[in-house]
Formats: sequence, C-alpha cells, structure tokens
Amino acid sequence: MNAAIPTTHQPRKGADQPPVLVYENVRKMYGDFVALNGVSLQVNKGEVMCLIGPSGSGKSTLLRCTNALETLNGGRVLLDGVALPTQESEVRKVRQRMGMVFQSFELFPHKSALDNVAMGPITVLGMNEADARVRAMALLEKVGLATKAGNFPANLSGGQQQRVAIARALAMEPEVMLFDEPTSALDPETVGEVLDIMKKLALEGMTMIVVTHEMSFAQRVANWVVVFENGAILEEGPPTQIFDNPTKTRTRDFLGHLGWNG
Ligand SMILES: Nc1ncnc2c1ncn2[C@@H]1O[C@H](COP(=O)(O)OP(=O)(O)OP(=O)(O)O)[C@@H](O)[C@H]1O
Repeated sequence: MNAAIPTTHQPRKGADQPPVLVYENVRKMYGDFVALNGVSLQVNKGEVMCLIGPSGSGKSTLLRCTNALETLNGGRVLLDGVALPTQESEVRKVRQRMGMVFQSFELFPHKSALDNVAMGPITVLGMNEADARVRAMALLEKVGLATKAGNFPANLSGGQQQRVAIARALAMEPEVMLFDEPTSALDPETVGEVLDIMKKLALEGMTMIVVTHEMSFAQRVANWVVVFENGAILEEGPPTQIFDNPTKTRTRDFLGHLGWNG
C-alpha cells in the first residue's frame, strides 16, 4: 500500500500564469563553433532566473539571443507566446520590452546621469522632455542617485554608473530585465550596492534573467537557477537544489571549483 508521501516541494514561481519567455531548442553557431546546442527553457512572470556555469558555456549568448542581438541558427524564442521577429523594425519594438544591463555600463559619456536615463523615453517612446526628466529623476531616486543627477559618467564610481544603467533600462518600463554579469567589472566595494538594487527589483516582482558569477546572489535571490555547460543546460532547479543538493556531479564540481561551500 502506498501511503501519501508528504512533499515540501514548492511550486515554481509564476507557474500559474503563461511564461514570459520560452526558449525552444535554441541553437547558435559562430562559424563551426556551437555556442548553444539546443537549449529549451522557460521564464515565468516575476521570476528571477540566474544563469551560472563555466566561462564560455553560452550564458551570455543565450541572453543576447533573448533580445535578438544574435540571429538563431535553430529553434526559437517566444516572448509572451510570440516568436521573436527577424525584421529589424519589429526587432526594435521587441527590444523596447526588455531592459538590458551590460557588464560595461555603456552610458553616454557626454550626457549627465539624468539625461542618460531620460534619453530612451524621449527618443524612443516619444515622451516630452519634461515628463521624461520627471520619470528619470524618480528612477535615479530609486537607485539612490538623486544627488548625482547632474554628474557625467566619468564623475561617478563604477557602481554608481551601473545603477544609472539600471535606471536607464527601467525608464523604458520593460517587461523583463536582462543582466549580463552586471557586477563583473566593479570594484569589490561597489558590488553590493548594485546587487542591492537588483534585489529590490526582484522583491517588486520584476521578471529578471541574470548571468552571474555571484553565487551568493544566485542562492539568495534567484527563484530558479540554470547551470550551463558547453552550450547546453546541465541542470536547472530552485537554488536549494542547485546549491545544496545538485543532481549532477558536474554541477557539484563546478561549484566546488569556485570554492562554494554554501
Ligand atoms: N561573436 C562571437 N564570435 C565567435 N565566438 C563567440 C562569439 N561570442 C561568443 N563566442 C564564443 O561562444 C562561447 C560562449 O560564449 P558566451 O559569452 O556565451 O559564454 P559565457 O558562458 O557567457 O562565458 P563568460 O562567463 O566567460 O562570460 C565562447 O566559447 C565564446 O568564445
């Protein structure tokens, strides 16, 4: 006789709603090199998904395929159930729905922090300048930089520049935020201030995909962790699985190699 087995398994966040992003057998090649070899994955609404894995395993490539910075060699990516377009004018519209934050900030050097944030709403969304500046100021406040609104990027620390970059992405009111190793280029003392902003966004329910080498962030903030290896998914699951009880020896080896001890 089978007695009912009690389970502590938590349902995956957002599983009761249609997924925001679906990757179906995504394949990406650079010449003969296979960077992504049939990746299938889904991202639910309000989820913080962290992509981890060795250098060169395809994490950033998947992020770049997400907002059509790369052309796929196979498979497809669906945003809200619709496959990403290939036509440039349509691609631009889709990109507006995703905020991207890069390792290297990529702020406009000759514009103030405020203008960096206001620019997208003015030039892309057609918002009038006064309203865009109000929106930008509110976002600079949100990332703790209201007093630095007039500073140019050269007069901001790396952590502050990255917070401006996050505010700039948020100014487009994206459905999903994509972070590509947002703290990798920062001095250790400024990493925390950027991670804190990301945690705040996560708590507000923003859907986020984060390529990261910050394992403690992935463990504490992610709802779902995906481990990449050689352009494929080695293992995916909630952080408790990946960090405490991985199903694959190679996940354990990867984390052990980083000195991860929980
Ligand atoms: N434009 C490109 N041309 C040729 N090869 C590329 C290109 N972009 C990426 N690659 C290769 O594809 C593989 C996957 O790169 P990707 O940047 O996605 O890895 P990653 O897992 O994000 O690594 P890291 O953690 O070091 O950033 C790597 O071997 C890389 O050298």
